[in-house]
Amino acid sequence: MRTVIIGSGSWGTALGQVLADNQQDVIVYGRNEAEVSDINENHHNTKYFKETELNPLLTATRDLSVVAGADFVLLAVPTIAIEDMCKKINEYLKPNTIVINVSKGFHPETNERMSDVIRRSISLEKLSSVVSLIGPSHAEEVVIRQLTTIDAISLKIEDARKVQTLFSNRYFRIYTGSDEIGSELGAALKNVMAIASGILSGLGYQDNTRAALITRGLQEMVRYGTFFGGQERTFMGLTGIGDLIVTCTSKHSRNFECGYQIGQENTVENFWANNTKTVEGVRTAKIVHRVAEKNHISMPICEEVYQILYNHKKPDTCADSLMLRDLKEEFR
Ligand SMILES: NC(=O)c1ccc[n+]([C@@H]2O[C@H](COP(=O)([O-])OP(=O)(O)OC[C@H]3O[C@@H](n4cnc5c(N)ncnc54)[C@H](O)[C@@H]3O)[C@@H](O)[C@H]2O)c1
Ligand SMILES: O=P(O)(O)OC[C@H](O)CO
Repeated sequence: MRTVIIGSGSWGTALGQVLADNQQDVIVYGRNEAEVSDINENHHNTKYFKETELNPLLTATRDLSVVAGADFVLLAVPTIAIEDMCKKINEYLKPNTIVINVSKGFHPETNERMSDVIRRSISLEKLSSVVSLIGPSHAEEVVIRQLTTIDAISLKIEDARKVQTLFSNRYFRIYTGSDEIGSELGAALKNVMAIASGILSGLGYQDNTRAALITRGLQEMVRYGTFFGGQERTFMGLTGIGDLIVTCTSKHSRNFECGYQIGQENTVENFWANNTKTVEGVRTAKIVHRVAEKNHISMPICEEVYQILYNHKKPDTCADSLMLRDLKEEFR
């Protein structure tokens, strides 16, 4: 069974190494010459992992036609690039390919979840199903083989099981599920909460505040996710509370880091001027604001993050906005 990973960034490389460790037939496609040659020639991906030695069985290419003949194609590019990438690979795919999504967020214009974007952009006969491989997992830790558990979620459960078998090993354990809506919404929304968590740390708030943020953030995720048909219990699992904890508390999280900078500087200006990293929660905050407003879903923490990012609200005024709002709203 052959797997092609699209994207030679941090997550594509780390997941490629999991498969190389499993002695699977795997290759990474990257558009970036430096990342591709670093993997092939030095067994490093220095830009993301500094000196970490990669499994020498992992190779990379800049030739997209490598997708031809793959049984599994894993898309490890940011959410904004998913539709375009699906359209590009479509001509090469063989019938019944399992496409694995690892991106956490929404289509920037249509607000669709990633599985819906992929199904819309790839020809029906070429797609067996979409499997979302998501959960609490920083690439920086997977690449050094820290024990990690994540979910393989698909509407076609036998495909989720195939992905589970492909990736599972002694340091990477995969659970399966079929609640695509709940899982993908949890994984997307936790990025906004991680920005909020970074902001509060940057402002100097400590553990009580983070516990409040994680707990109340989870309530918002459940409210939003169940409104769109996700199951409440999914949010108690790896793609909900699991991913929320790891992203709201980790120095590896780019969403947390983004928030931390904004909190410390008490302004969003420098972040907008200088950021070059993949910080999915920034776009997600905008989409959640748009969708929640339209559907009257109460999302107070997400709304503060949106106001800071897009309306230049001062971060140090947000605590009062949240803590002093009408208590009658708090029924649980
Ligand atoms: N890094 C992690 O720990 C991690 C863990 C779980 C999920 N994810 C998710 O994986 C997705 C990818 O993130 P990442 O962390 O690998 O990002 P990254 O910034 O480390 O790498 C992204 C890669 O995609 C490539 N890319 C960007 N735009 C592209 C385009 N338009 N066409 C082709 N290639 C393009 C870049 O060159 C780079 O190689 C995100 O949605 C992220 O939320 C990341
Ligand atoms: O670095 P972040 O904030 O994109 O988080 C990476 C993963 O989603 C953590 O599970």
